[in-house]
Amino acid sequence: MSATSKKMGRTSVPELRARKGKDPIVCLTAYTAPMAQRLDEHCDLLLVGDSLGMVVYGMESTLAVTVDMMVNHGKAVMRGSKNACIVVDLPFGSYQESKEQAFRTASHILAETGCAAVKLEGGAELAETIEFLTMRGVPVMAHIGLMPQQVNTMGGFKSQGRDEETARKTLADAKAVAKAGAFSVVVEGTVEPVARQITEAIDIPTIGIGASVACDGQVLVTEDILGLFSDFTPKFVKRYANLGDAVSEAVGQYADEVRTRQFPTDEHCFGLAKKGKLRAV
Ligand SMILES: Nc1nc(=O)c2c([nH]1)NC[C@@H]1CN(c3ccc(C(=O)N[C@@H](CCC(=O)O)C(=O)O)cc3)CN21
Ligand SMILES: CC(C)C(=O)C(=O)O
Ligand SMILES: [Mg+2]
Repeated sequence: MSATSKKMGRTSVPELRARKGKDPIVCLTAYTAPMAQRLDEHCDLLLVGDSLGMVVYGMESTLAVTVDMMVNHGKAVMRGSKNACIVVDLPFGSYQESKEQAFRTASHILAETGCAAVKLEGGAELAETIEFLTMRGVPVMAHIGLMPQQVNTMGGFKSQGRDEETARKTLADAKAVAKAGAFSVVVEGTVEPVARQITEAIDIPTIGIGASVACDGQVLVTEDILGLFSDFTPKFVKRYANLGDAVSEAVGQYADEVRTRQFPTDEHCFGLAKKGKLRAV
């Protein structure tokens, strides 16, 4: 969008849907208000991902993330942003039991946070759920390929589409979620030929993470691109900054200055009240 025709209001679900085959959709994860405020200047879509369990809470997987956590971080991201479309992940165990359970969780998250849509992990096996939600006013972004909530059935975070079987399954999943009414689909950890084939085969935008440039958009975990999440450096992450090192350096300086009483100086202290200008205490 040009600087002279700045659009007001948030990017909507239909607007994202209409970006299929057009300019790439820019997406990053967001978990907090201050970060959302920065990302909002540049992103079409902010995803409140359940990856926050690992990135913010230090968990080993996303499985222990709760609906309350997603609601609280969803609210924070909504408060911090004003332009981007906000999508919130449904956490593990909050939607797989039945389409009714999925609707209950999704409508609660939409109502509490004001976000535009939810995302859920699953392909053909969740097509009925996706249709149920979509028909009832809950826009759904699907998530196929490497599904982190399947870590225990897959025996790890394993890339998909390298062999005939997973390639076929991932393509079938993409077709199933598109047919069921998903407005977009995250394709994670999927090799280029399969991601390309999927993007060509379905009429909704594909948003890739470790799924090549063939997708209609890209998403990454913000802390990964900023170099803030130091114990995760997989192949698909590109580091655009080294904020982790910047934090260490700044905090090290502060610690030195406190220990040597260089901080605080008068500049950082409240002065005495001036005559006739008594501060309230
Ligand atoms: N910080 C962070 N960034 C992420 O992208 C992310 C999370 N956390 N947590 C939730 C999921 C988990 N994700 C992951 C985690 C690990 C691999 C990984 O280790 N992949 C290996 C092997 C893949 C293979 O070839 O099978 C790799 O080398 O990329 C991939 C995606 C992506 N998501
Ligand atoms: C990385 C994206 C796609 C995600 O699902 C998450 O952050 O939880
Ligand atoms: Mg997720």
